[in-house]
Amino acid sequence: VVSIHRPTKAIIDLKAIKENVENEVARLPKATDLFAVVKANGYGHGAIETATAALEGGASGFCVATVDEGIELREAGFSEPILVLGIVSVADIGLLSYYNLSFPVSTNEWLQEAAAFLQKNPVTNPLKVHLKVDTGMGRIGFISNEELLSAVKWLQEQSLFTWEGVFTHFATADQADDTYWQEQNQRFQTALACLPELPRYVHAGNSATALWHAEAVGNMVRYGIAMYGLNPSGTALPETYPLKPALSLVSELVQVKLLEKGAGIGYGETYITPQAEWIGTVPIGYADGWLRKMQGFSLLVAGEYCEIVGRVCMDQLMIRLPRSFPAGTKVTLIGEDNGQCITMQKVAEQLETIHYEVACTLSARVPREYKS
Ligand SMILES: Cc1ncc(COP(=O)(O)O)c(CNc2conc2O)c1O
Repeated sequence: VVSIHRPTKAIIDLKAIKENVENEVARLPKATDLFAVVKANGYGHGAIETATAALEGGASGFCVATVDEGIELREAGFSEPILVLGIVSVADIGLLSYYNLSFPVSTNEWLQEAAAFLQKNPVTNPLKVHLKVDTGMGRIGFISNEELLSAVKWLQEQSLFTWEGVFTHFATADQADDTYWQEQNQRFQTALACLPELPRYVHAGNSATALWHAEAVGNMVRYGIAMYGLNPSGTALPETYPLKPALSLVSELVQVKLLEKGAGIGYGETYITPQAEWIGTVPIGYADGWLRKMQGFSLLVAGEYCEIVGRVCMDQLMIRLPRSFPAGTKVTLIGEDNGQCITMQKVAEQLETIHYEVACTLSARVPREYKS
């Protein structure tokens, strides 16, 4: 259940998303499309709202991870091209046709299985295939160019299939050392050179590729993390233009008290006040995706950093305050407050992870409030 009767909420700035897309569209080589990657509920930002803002910014299609995420967009009324990025079960290809969802194919076996399935389960709308080439991500994709070529030749003879795309995915586009990126890019170009023709979409890029490898081949970029205003490399590579972070996370103090020296805070009494201290309680915890490892991280109250003291609970946490504040005072967990800023990157560093994971693991209990 989304808990709206609680001051904790994520605020999504849709104008930032729109502008991040506009800025990228403006710098893309001409005739290169931008598909907004809105999988995982728009990296936790809200798929439908993000997709709407991305369209306004000039996106011409969407990428999702699963058939269901594609269906969600269609049922919300989006008619633009939608590419499912994950392998789809042959048993579900009726859905791909019905909802007009493009999808990846990475083996000839899948195509043969699909042909057999279609014998008994004919579809009306053509099945739009993007052939995936594994150039070094080691996840999904054709490994040999021979296999890729035989898939192309087979598709060219089919009436129920449209060969709509060929693509690959880079594993190190967000790193300063581009050695492996160059190897993958070369493999992709070699694969393309083997093909008798090219389909409507040739695409290789995620945000990092679009930002730092403009030389990548293709006529479409799959733009995810940078659309949300987050630097794909974390802090490893400079942003080529200012990315506007879209998500902030706020709450309020629900109780403030002065505790004497020696008072235990939180489960396991892992914090004992070394002196009399003002302690505030904030209604957010690990069930909201604000994980226990955030103990020791500081939140912003009236522009001052206040350390999370004691263990983060399932639904609440406690912070040390510099002085008394009234209950209801705003607490900023991610975002700007009185000239200070807590970035999602900082949260990721505390968790020894990446900001993608922080964004995606904000739980459904946290309401998303949209401003444009
Ligand atoms: C095939 C594919 N294309 C594009 C993107 C967008 O990447 P970006 O958000 O860096 O622009 C992803 C993101 N996939 C993942 C991001 O983190 N883990 C992943 O599997 C992807 O898997």
